[in-house]
Amino acid sequence: MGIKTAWLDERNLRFHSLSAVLVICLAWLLQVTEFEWLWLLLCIALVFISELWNTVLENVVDLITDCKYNAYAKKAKDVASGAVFAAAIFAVVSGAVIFIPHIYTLFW
Ligand SMILES: Nc1ncnc2c1ncn2[C@@H]1O[C@H](COP(=O)(O)OP(=O)(O)OP(=O)(O)O)[C@@H](O)[C@H]1O
Repeated sequence: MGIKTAWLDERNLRFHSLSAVLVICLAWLLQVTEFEWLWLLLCIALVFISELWNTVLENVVDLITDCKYNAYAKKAKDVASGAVFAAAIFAVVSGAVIFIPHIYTLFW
């Protein structure tokens, strides 16, 4: 299956999957609301899907260029990894907005 292939080949995908597991554990421990669960799951899906599309693009570019230097290949790969980065930043900010108030009420 494609997801298994990407999981085995892509270190970043494994890192994001581990982060997703940690986020789910933290959400469960802090007993976030139903709406917050949906938002967190949306963020996880967004990062995961953008990482899969990044992998698709990397492989297609390598196929076309035969791994030889090409300025368009560089641009395409850089923009695709920029999309993953943007999704990850969105997820981190969303996580902070959701988790910080829960952690605050836990200690104060
Ligand atoms: N054919 C190419 N021509 C020019 N530059 C390239 C080419 N292939 C890769 N690059 C440059 O090298 C960088 C790393 O490319 P690579 O294919 O190794 O991705 P990666 O490090 O596996 O990315 P990720 O960590 O997201 O999986 C790209 O972002 C791009 O700037």
